[in-house]
Amino acid sequence: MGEAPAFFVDNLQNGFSNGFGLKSKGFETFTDVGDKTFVIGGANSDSTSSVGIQIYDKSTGKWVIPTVLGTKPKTCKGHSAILLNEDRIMISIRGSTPDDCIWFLEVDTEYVKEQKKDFGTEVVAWSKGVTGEAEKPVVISGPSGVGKGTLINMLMKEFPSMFGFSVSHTTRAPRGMEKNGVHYHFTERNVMENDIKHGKFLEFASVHGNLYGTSIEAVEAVADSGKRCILDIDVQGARSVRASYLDAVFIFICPPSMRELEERLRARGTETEDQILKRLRNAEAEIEQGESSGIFDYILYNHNLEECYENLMELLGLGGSAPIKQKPLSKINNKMVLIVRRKKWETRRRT
Ligand SMILES: Nc1ncnc2c1ncn2[C@@H]1O[C@H](COP(=O)(O)OP(=O)(O)OP(=O)(O)O)[C@@H](O)[C@H]1O
Ligand SMILES: Nc1nc2c(ncn2[C@@H]2O[C@H](COP(=O)(O)O)[C@@H](O)[C@H]2O)c(=O)[nH]1
Repeated sequence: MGEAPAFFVDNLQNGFSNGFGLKSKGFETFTDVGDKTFVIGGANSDSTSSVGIQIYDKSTGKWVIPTVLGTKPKTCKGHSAILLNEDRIMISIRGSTPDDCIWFLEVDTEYVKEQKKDFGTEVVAWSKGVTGEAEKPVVISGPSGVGKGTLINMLMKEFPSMFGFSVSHTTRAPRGMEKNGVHYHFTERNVMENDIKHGKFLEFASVHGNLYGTSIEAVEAVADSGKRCILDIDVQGARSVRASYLDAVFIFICPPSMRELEERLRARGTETEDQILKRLRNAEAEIEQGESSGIFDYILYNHNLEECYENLMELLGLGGSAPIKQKPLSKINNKMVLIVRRKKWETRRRT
């Protein structure tokens, strides 16, 4: 935990002038982060309000209203604020229930810095604190056809009360058996682009010619159900989540060979020839990044499905045959990475 806020005010009376020339509405906290003071709060006369945010920039002497991302606490009758790691403010809401009392406002995290560039404004991002023994979300990436969906389905079937799937949005057309709201939220590009602009997505990427993204709501819906969230997203998405506030476990699924990947994609029979070729072309770069970008905590080789599933269960602390600690660890980009069943990678360049 970092230091306490430089200036803490709570229970201010309506109309109190706080030295910033700001007309206080009460119940505000003032937290200094570098040159900026983040003013959080502002209650109405009935002493409940949504939690507003204003930033006082000491270097310019100006007030800024930031773009606010994420879901914020609904009402607040008073709160305390503590600065953590110089980049996020922990908010404890007074009079709230135990599972709704801790929130985080990211003010200078990598995620917020990225968003500032995109929005061209000051940006802050809310996230709800998870209390208790809730386990980290699981991000699963890998090239199209490697078996991510198959492995996730096996996991969800065997442990239905433990895992919840983060239902992504996509602009691609549904496949035969796919249901809207279950496999994906199928959406129009302009609608999704507008939602992205309004900060509704934790991450998004253009994948194989379509737009895909994880909405903040999708992840929160799983967290609210008390389950461990599983995200099936591409490598670009995994990179964005790494840079976000979401503290997750990152697993990359690798195929045994390009030939096997191609066979799986063809056997699935869900894509046209052109789409298969596009997915295979993209797979080579994805595998390269999956193996060497340092994004992933674990790399699993899906040669034999049952074996890969067992290794996945082990990683997630669900038992299995051999303890994961006895498996070989390699160092990639200064991070220890568990590599299960590494084979010499066979690349087959396409002309
Ligand atoms: N170890 C394996 N051996 C043989 N076939 C497999 C194996 N794992 C998965 N498959 C098969 O490969 C095909 C592709 O698997 P799946 O749809 O799960 O891939 P995916 O990674 O989710 O692809 P996408 O990213 O396009 O959604 C499926 O038909 C599946 O049954
Ligand atoms: N960045 C994101 N990638 C996503 C998301 N949901 C799915 N995906 C990835 O897209 C490809 C193709 O999926 P398909 O269903 O069309 O075969 C695959 O690699 C998925 O992992 C998302 O929300 N964000």
